[in-house]
Amino acid sequence: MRITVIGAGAIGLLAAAKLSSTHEVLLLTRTNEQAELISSKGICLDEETIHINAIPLNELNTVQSTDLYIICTKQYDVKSVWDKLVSHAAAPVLFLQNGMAHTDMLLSAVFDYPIVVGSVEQGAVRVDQQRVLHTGKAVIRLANLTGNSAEMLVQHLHDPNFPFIFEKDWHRMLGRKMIANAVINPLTAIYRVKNGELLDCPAFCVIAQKLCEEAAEALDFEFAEQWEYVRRIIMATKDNRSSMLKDIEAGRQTEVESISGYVQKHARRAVPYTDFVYYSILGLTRQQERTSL
Ligand SMILES: NC(=O)C1=CN([C@@H]2O[C@H](COP(=O)(O)OP(=O)(O)OC[C@H]3O[C@@H](n4cnc5c(N)ncnc54)[C@H](OP(=O)(O)O)[C@@H]3O)[C@@H](O)[C@H]2O)C=CC1
Ligand SMILES: CC(C)(CO)C(=O)C(=O)O
Repeated sequence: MRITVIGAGAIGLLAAAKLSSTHEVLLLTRTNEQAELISSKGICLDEETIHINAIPLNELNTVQSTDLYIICTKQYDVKSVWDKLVSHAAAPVLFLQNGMAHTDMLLSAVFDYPIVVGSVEQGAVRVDQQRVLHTGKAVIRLANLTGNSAEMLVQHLHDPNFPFIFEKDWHRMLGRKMIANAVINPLTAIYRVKNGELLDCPAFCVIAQKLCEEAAEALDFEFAEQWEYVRRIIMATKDNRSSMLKDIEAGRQTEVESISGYVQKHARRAVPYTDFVYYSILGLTRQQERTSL
């Protein structure tokens, strides 16, 4: 397949490098500098160098034809990329974000190509503009948001070294991961602890359960089953510092809007614990921005 990957961060570099072993991949970056660097030096994935063509997104009009677009930006950059892509795309578009705010945006828009959403269980860390570490080897799950392309895409993209799995229900697939993020990410960022501490400390665990209860109810998930899933994720990632904790510490914007913000938006009752963590993360982001001035 001819695949256009948009966003050359951790997941974009990983996906472009892995998929290029069997597909023709073009990588669209935010800046000219990164595109030039990748086109001349390639992507360094762990110890391996992979040659990839890259151009900046503002040259999207020069992309002749592609069989699939994959959007690998953070949630808060999806809209600006989508605004550029929406009138240009003539092929399925796959979104690989945590959180669910993009689904509301996409379901209210009008266009005539299929939208596929993905849940990334792989782990990757970008070292610099062209180097990435594959830190967690797992799978990417795909489901149809609109249209019917996901199953066919899984068949084309799946590789034992970079596996894809088809899921029938996009809301279940994204929802269960998002609920885990709605519990783990803000709490670890506020308390400044590793994921495992949320189960090790009984007091933190009480708050984690309250957040899980609110999010599960907002999304119509069964609490006990969802809490078991959240516990499994916490145990499997007990030594991790969550992405939100890292973002807060680095003074970067977080994805709280598309995680806790999505729970708030879809709740049919008051969600006081979610409100508390949502506003706490916004406050911490602002505080961090001010101290880094
Ligand atoms: N990393 C991981 O292990 C995992 C990540 N995810 C999810 O995957 C998504 C991507 O995460 P991740 O790769 O870590 O994030 P990164 O911040 O590493 O990468 C995002 C990339 O998007 C680029 N970008 C932003 N705006 C544009 C634009 N207008 N045009 C082109 N490129 C743009 C950024 O460019 P620039 O650097 O120039 O600003 C950056 O390279 C997130 O939703 C995250 O939650 C899910 C599971 C695991
Ligand atoms: C699963 C978890 C919580 C792992 O740290 C994650 O997805 C994140 O940090 O964003």
